[in-house]
Amino acid sequence: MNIALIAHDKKKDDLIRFVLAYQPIFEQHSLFATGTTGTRITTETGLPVHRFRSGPLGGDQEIGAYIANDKMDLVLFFRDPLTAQPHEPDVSALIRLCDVYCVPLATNMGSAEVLVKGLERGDIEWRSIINGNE
Ligand SMILES: O=C(CO)COP(=O)(O)O
Repeated sequence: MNIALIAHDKKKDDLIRFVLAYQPIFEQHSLFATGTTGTRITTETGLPVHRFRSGPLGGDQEIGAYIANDKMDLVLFFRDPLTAQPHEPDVSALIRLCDVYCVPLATNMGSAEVLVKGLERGDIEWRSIINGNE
């Protein structure tokens, strides 16, 4: 499965801890991330990550393009709801595309935990039928 990992600045520490906690699961999948998030994941967990541009510089939109082309199977986006983002329209567009294409999306650690456990159990295997991936 192709998994997008994204975190706003104040949530990046949480995302790193989350990826470390579930590293054995993430190791079995292809990881994608916005620029700064991806750099931190690679540096602090050693996992390979395909990095897009930084979120404010178009990274959210690049991930949105993957979603629109059925190339993203799961999105874990640790949003910061208490800080205004200069690229808020991009954030909204990414979330909207997840809804358009029925891509499982978590916007906080609580829901991310449920999705990752579902991923491990095979609950998201139906995505393989859509995109032909294994
Ligand atoms: O801003 C972001 C998502 O909207 C995240 O971008 P970075 O990973 O480059 O900080």
